[in-house]
Amino acid sequence: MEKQMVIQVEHLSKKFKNESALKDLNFSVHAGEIFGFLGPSGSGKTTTIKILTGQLAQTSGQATVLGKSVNQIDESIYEQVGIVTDNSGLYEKMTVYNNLKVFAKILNVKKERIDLLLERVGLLEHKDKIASNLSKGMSQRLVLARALLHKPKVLFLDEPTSGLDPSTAEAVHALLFELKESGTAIFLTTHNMDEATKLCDHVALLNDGLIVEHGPPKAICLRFNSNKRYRVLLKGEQELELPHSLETTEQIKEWMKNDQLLTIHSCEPTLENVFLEVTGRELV
Ligand SMILES: Nc1ncnc2c1ncn2[C@@H]1O[C@H](COP(=O)(O)OP(=O)(O)OP(=O)(O)O)[C@@H](O)[C@H]1O
Repeated sequence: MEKQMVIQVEHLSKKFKNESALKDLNFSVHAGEIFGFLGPSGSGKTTTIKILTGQLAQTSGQATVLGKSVNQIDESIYEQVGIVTDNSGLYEKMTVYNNLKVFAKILNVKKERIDLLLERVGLLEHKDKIASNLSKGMSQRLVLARALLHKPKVLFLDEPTSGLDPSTAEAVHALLFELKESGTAIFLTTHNMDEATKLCDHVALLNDGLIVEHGPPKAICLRFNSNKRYRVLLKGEQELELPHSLETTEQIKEWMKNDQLLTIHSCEPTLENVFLEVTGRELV
C-alpha cells in the first residue's frame, strides 16, 4: 500500500533581502519515514523547518504539511505536529513533570503518558527538578518528550542529538525508530553523517540553499563508489587496502584458504566524502 505523503515541497525558495537562502527545493516525506536534511552551518536547514512549520513565509514555490499549505497553517495543525528546535519555550520555573503536565492538559493527553515518556528520555528520576536547573542535554530531552506527548503524525527535529552523550543519543535514536514504526513522519536536520546514515530512510544534502544530492544514504554512497576498494585485516595485525581486481580476488581466496583473513570491508565513500566531492566543502 502506498504510504501517505506527509510533507510535500515543490520549487520552494526563500530570499532574505537579496540573499538566496533556499533555491528551488523539491522533496517529499511519507508516513513512517525518517528524512534527513543535511548541510553545513548556514546552508538553510533551520529556514526550511521554519517555513514548513508556518513560522516564516517562503518567497516562492509551495509546501504542504498533512495536506495543508504551509501558508495556511494555524494552531490546529500543532495538534498533529511536534517541533523540537533550539527555541525550546520551556517554563523555566516549573519542574520537569509540570512542564509536561501543562502541555498534556492543552493537548488533551492522559497524565499517565508523562511518566512513560520521561522514562524513555531518561528524565524520570529528574522529574521534580526545576527546568532552569537542567543541563543542556536534559532540556533537549525534555523538549523532545514534550513534542511526543500527543503522538504527532509529523515531527520536526533540529539537530536532535547535538550535545548529547553517546548513550543518551542512542536512547533518542531508539525512540525515533519506535515513532517511525508507529507511522510518524520525521524530518530531522543534522551535521552528523553517522547519525544520518544510521537513522534516515532518505536524505537530502544541502549546500548554500541547494539540494545537491538526494536519496537513501546507502544508495548515494554506492553511486559515488566508482573507485572500488577493500580493506582487509590479516593475522599478525597486518592491515591492507586493495583495489578491485582479479589479482585481489585471487589473493583474498588464498588468504581465506590459509585462514589468514580476520576481517574484510568494502571502502565505499561516506556521506561526508560524497558531500566533499560534490561541493568541495566539509560538512561542518
Ligand atoms: N531572518 C534572517 N534574516 C536574514 N538572513 C537570514 C535570516 N535567517 C537566516 N538567514 C540566512 O539564511 C542562511 C541560512 O540560514 P539557516 O539558519 O537556515 O542555516 P542552517 O543550515 O540552519 O545553519 P546552522 O546549522 O548553523 O543552524 C544563512 O546565510 C543565514 O544567514
